[in-house]
Amino acid sequence: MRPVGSKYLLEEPLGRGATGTVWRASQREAAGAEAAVAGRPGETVAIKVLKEELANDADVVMRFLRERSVLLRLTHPNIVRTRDLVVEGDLLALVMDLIDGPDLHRYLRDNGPLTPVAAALLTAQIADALAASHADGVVHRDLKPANVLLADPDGAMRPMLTDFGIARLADSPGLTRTHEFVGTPAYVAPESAEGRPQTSAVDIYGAGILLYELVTGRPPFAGGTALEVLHRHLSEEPRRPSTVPEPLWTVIERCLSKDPDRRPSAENLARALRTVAEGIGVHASAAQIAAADGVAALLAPDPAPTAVPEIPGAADPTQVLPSNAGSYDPNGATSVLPHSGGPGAGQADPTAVLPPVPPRPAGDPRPEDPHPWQSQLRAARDRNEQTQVQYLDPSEDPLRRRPQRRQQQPPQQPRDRQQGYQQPQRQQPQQYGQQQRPQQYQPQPQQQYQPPQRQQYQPQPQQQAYAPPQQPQQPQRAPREPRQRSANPMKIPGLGCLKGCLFTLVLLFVASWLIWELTPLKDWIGQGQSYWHAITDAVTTVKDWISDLGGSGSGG
Ligand SMILES: Nc1ncnc2c1ncn2[C@@H]1O[C@H](COP(=O)(O)OP(=O)(O)OP(=O)(O)O)[C@@H](O)[C@H]1O
Repeated sequence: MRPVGSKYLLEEPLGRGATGTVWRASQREAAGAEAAVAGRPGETVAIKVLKEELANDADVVMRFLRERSVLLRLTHPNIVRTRDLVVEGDLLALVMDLIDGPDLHRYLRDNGPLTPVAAALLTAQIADALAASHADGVVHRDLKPANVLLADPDGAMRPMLTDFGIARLADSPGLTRTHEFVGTPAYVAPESAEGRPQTSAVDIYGAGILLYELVTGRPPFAGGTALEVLHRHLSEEPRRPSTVPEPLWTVIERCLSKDPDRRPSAENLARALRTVAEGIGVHASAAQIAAADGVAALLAPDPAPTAVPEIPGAADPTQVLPSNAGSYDPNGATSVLPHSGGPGAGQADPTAVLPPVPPRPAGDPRPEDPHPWQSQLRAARDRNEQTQVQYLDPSEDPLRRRPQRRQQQPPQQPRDRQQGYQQPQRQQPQQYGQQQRPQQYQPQPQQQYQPPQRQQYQPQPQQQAYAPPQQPQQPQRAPREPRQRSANPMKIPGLGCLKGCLFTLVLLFVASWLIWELTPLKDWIGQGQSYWHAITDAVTTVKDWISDLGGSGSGG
């Protein structure tokens, strides 16, 4: 059993999702005033321990603390209550009420689709929860059956919406820049899929998909790769299954409208669904049937939908390639999509999974702008550009450059965290001065995609950043000339040996010619003398010549 903070003890894992692991846990002692629910020692709770990469991201930690009050004050009979938030070292955890029941995804898998009436009533309760959270300025953004837990307090199944704010926490620029984007393709609204501004209408779209799935057993846009599913959200109209009554279909269709402004508010959705449930039941009166038939009139849109605050640099699903692109499971957990700009080692080729460019909805980005899908395709192509062989100046050769040691900076604690109610026990591995973060992050708008410059080596900005600013600059050593090993740049095997042989032959030829011309060899050969005879003759001649010289000297 592992302690979480000083107040909780993890007992056993209940399940694992894309953003963390949920544990059954027990309360050791009552929580402090900062918790929404103090709790009693021995009480059982559920604790979602967020993934390490979320907990290690300074943006996530800061948002976690900033939105603490919003998450803790969200209370509704159909929302799983968040009791406490724990920040301890590099651990982030949400303490929730333990719901003793399956989630809706598992329930559907085990029991099959619901009747239209049951589906309408269950979704009406979810719409109630959404209406409450939207009124509080909170948009869920990851509505799906797996995030609806089914409490069964008195035999009546009560849906409880969970994971509020988690999608937003995970939507961190720091995280998405280097790693992943969190979202669920089968439930993503078209405006989210296109990277357009989002409002609370994305939750209504999610509710429409969920309602469709409750009555049919599967979401309307599923199958194929994750990108194909996103494409279908943008371009395809759902078709009415024969089992869905007309008034219920009217509601589903309006929720799944591509235009967020046509979707009803959560409050109107709840009212409309209850009207439909009454009108399509077997005991419905004529008035109830008539009301259900006129349900379209109840589906007025929200005049002031809650806006999802834009996070600069947060991942855009059209700019990402799903890690599971080749084997997308519509019923799986929240898909984690790696960012296209990040290290793409080991990823599938996106050009292999991209569907054709979908028709552009009227009034959307200007026609001259490249469509997000096209930008993605181009980025993928640029990534696959051929390697070019070229001369590299030795001073720019990263392999020759001397390594620069990164200067250790004294560890800093973020202000938010220091002010938090749980003092960190361990130091964060990351450095995240609050002043530096916004400057370090460079959002990359998709429309201004710059193909990578491959012709010139760009000095790595990271290495510049590592240079300690205060220390005197070491004199830069002049770049060494590349060593000339040979005048001939071509390296022909055996060329050296061949040159040696040729040189020896020339020497031999010259020496033979000199001997032939400067010695009486040719006379001797002409007279037919033997070699030794000729030598003896020559020696005798020389001796006679010397004695002649000596004689004439003494005589004279
Ligand atoms: N408050 C809770 N009480 C009891 N069980 C819970 C609670 N919250 C979550 N669970 C269970 O824990 C499991 C994991 O939940 P989690 O929310 O992490 O996963 P998910 O919603 O399936 O995935 P994702 O992170 O993709 O949304 C689920 O099976 C869910 O039923």
